[in-house]
Amino acid sequence: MILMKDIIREGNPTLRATAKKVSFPLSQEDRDLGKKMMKYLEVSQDEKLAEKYHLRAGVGLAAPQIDVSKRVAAVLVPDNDGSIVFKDVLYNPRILRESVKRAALNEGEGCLSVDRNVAGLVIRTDRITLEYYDVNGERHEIKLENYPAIVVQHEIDHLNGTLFYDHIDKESPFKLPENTIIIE
Ligand SMILES: CNC(=O)c1cccc(C)c1Nc1nc(N2CCN(c3ccccc3Cl)CC2)nc(N2CSC[C@H]2C(=O)NC)n1
Ligand code: NI
Repeated sequence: MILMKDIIREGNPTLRATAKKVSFPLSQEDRDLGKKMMKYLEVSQDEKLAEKYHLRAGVGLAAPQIDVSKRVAAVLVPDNDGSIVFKDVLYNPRILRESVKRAALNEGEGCLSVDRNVAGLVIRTDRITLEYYDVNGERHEIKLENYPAIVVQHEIDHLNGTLFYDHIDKESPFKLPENTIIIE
């Protein structure tokens, strides 16, 4: 089971590397990788279990964050009534289209690999068309918007060695650019 000690932090070069694509059919190792990343998210979102295992809660986790430089990311986005908005392990995810409209989480972003609060609006695309392959090698092409779109962009950033605060305007971190909406 992945624990916080397995999650690499800022300064580890793997976080700034470009991760490699996986090939299909997936090796058992790559299947297991996706499974244990999703398991981390599920456990981290369960208050009792998160406390028991001292896990920081997350809705996304990318393989480079556990020092595996492969293009794999797990995403588990619940909505506030506990049902699931989006859940899947993304293999070789790729953003095919981005809306002109931008979006940012009102409260900024957190990252399991960043042990500090970096305040500021993380300006992202509001709507994306995402291509990815699932554990069975099936191709998916889906549209996401708002929170799930933000999360997927954050995780794909990890595959390209980008961290959320790279998108914060240093001079005026809370400036809201035009055609940018705030997501509560
Ligand atoms: C600096 N201000 C902030 O962090 C911040 C501050 C307030 C609100 C938000 C919304 C913020 N922002 C933010 N909050 C989250 N969580 C909210 C709590 N939640 C969660 C917590 C407990 C149980 C179940 C769950 Cl679900 C887990 C996820 N997650 C991300 N990100 C950025 S995209 C990838 C994603 C990620 O998983 N990061 C580890 N950002
Ligand atoms: Ni992150």
